[in-house]
Amino acid sequence: MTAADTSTRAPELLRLGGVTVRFTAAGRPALDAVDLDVAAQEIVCVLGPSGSGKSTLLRVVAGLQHADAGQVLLEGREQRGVPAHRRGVGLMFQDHQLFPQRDVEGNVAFGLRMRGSSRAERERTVTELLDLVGLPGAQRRAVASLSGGEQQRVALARALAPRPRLLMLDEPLGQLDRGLRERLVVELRRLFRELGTTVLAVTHDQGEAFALADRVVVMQDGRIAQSGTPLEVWQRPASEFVARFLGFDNVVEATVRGEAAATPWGKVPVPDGTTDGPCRLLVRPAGVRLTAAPDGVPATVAARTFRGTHVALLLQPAAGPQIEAACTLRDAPDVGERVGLAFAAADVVVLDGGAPAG
Ligand SMILES: Nc1ncnc2c1ncn2[C@@H]1O[C@H](COP(=O)(O)OP(=O)(O)OP(=O)(O)O)[C@@H](O)[C@H]1O
Repeated sequence: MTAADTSTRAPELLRLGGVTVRFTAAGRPALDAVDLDVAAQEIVCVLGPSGSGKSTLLRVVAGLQHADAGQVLLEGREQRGVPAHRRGVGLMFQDHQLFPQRDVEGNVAFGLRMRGSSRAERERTVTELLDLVGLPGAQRRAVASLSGGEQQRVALARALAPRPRLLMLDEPLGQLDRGLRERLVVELRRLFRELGTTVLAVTHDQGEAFALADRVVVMQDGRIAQSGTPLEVWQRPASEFVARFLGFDNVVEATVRGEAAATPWGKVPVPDGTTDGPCRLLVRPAGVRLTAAPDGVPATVAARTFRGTHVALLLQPAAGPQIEAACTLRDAPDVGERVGLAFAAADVVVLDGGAPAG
């Protein structure tokens, strides 16, 4: 494909077409004919289990990994043969490796110095970026004196300093504790919006991806299993793999007939327009309602886990696998209590094997 072929389309900044990477002659490729577009100023998070090809994808775009087939286009230009340092992409890796012998300013200004920027320009950019990442006035601090979160911010400022057209982050908040990660991810999103940065980030933490991204791409064995907004992927996981990866375990065999499906748990209502026939069915925990014991599907509370905002219940119905439900702390029954279950069609998702009609 040439630059002209892509000029009629939306101004995607990055386009991958059929990108394949094989580390061994036999077995499945690490990346298997991956197609992916990232629009200018879009924040895309690639999510997937260990070994699904996330890092390899970043490395191919960065020019650190050769692709056996397919194309990488940046602003319409094929990147084959373009060395990493000429691609205009910024990289921030998991182990953000700051230079320990340089102070904060020395670290942040590194890329600018390499580019031959003037001292005044470097100082201005460093001041601006340290303000942006919430470390104003930290220029002279030694890297070793910074907390993990502060170091992460310095690494981010360093990656942003040369104003890359595409910023790639590999597990950007991987090393940090949960609270700090949740705070930083909100700040990062605001920062990228403010700067209009295009971002391709890789993480295995779905919470991080959903909070950061405009679009989430779920990888499975070197292929894209699903791509969509966080809400779309959350509400309509495309396959059992994606559903389970997101932590949804209420998945059963089902046969749809009309407005309900026959499942090992009994009849479960399905969304309007669902095609009749066999399928795998997901019931999101939010769609499992507790009723008084004589009504609904009889079940016993097997476990309850306090999750902060709600209580996660594990329920054992009379037949079929255990079911997860979510309820408020006030309403949560005790372990061993007998309850009834009802299912809400709005939280029922037909997975691969049957799709809603139309
Ligand atoms: N340099 C390499 N040589 C051989 N195999 C490799 C190499 N790099 C990656 N692989 C293999 O390619 C596949 C994809 O690896 P990759 O690191 O891209 O996955 P990942 O999704 O980033 O995993 P993680 O979340 O564990 O970092 C894995 O099976 C991995 O073992």
